Amino acid sequence: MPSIDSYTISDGTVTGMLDPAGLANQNGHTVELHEVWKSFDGSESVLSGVTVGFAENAITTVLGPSGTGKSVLLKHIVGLLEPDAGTVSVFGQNIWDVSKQERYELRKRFGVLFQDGALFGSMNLYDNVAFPLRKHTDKRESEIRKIVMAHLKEVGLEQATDKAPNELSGGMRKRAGYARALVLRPDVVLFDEPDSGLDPVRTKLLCQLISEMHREHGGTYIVITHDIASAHTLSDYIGLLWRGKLVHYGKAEGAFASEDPFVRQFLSGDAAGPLGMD
Ligand SMILES: Nc1ncnc2c1ncn2[C@@H]1O[C@H](COP(=O)(O)OP(=O)(O)OP(=O)(O)O)[C@@H](O)[C@H]1O
Repeated sequence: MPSIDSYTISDGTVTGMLDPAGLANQNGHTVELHEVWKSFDGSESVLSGVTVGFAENAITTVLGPSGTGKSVLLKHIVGLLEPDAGTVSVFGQNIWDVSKQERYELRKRFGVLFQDGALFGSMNLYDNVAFPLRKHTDKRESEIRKIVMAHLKEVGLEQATDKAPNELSGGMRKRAGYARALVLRPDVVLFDEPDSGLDPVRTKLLCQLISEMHREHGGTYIVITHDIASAHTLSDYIGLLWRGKLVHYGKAEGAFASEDPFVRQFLSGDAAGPLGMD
């Protein structure tokens, strides 16, 4: 199969892609979605046939306007939502074709950074980051300590081990959530709007940290955001989700240089163009 760098769907026309399913089936990606459909309570579809194979060992940013289904997409990838139709495969397995226990085991290979870091309020920072190691491994406390402190150091929080989550700033909570997401050495890391609630400087610093740590640790990173500046800093690949469809997927340089009016409007944030309020 020829290599496919990117595709764009504008006005129902697909450009730059020979086989709409090809991108997902190209190399047997770690995370693949094929024709995923989802609606809630019989209302209009939130996801309308999303097909994508996320680039391996790269950071893909999925951008899209508010309410377009980005978080719903992420919840499908991590197995928190089941598609009405279509398949979600991770590590080559359809996650809804396996037992609950197997799905649980697959999930352990994911790290997820939720919007607020999703820290346990009753535990200090150290115990929050140690939690996945204590729950999912039989490592000794001395070994756990080494891993936790190494990760807290990487995110610049080694001095804050005793703090409770409510004593941390929003940026610190996100960095702590990121450290916790990495301690089990996940193959896939998912980020739900890592930039939400942060000022532009802290957003930039967090994005730089994510890029540096990705260079260090590798893995398939999928970042959900509507912040174009974050996408600029982070992305190797960009997906654009609009009206429940992934209307563009390709290398970041190509997306930012694209002449396609839809992609251009999206990435420049222009009010004028084919995208409307809906
Ligand atoms: N559990 C649910 N039940 C019913 N509707 C839902 C549910 N989850 C999401 N939706 C609906 O799906 C649509 C997409 O929501 P989603 O949170 O994925 O948007 P988003 O693109 O992540 O938006 P934002 O950028 O504002 O976070 C919204 O209309 C939302 O109300």
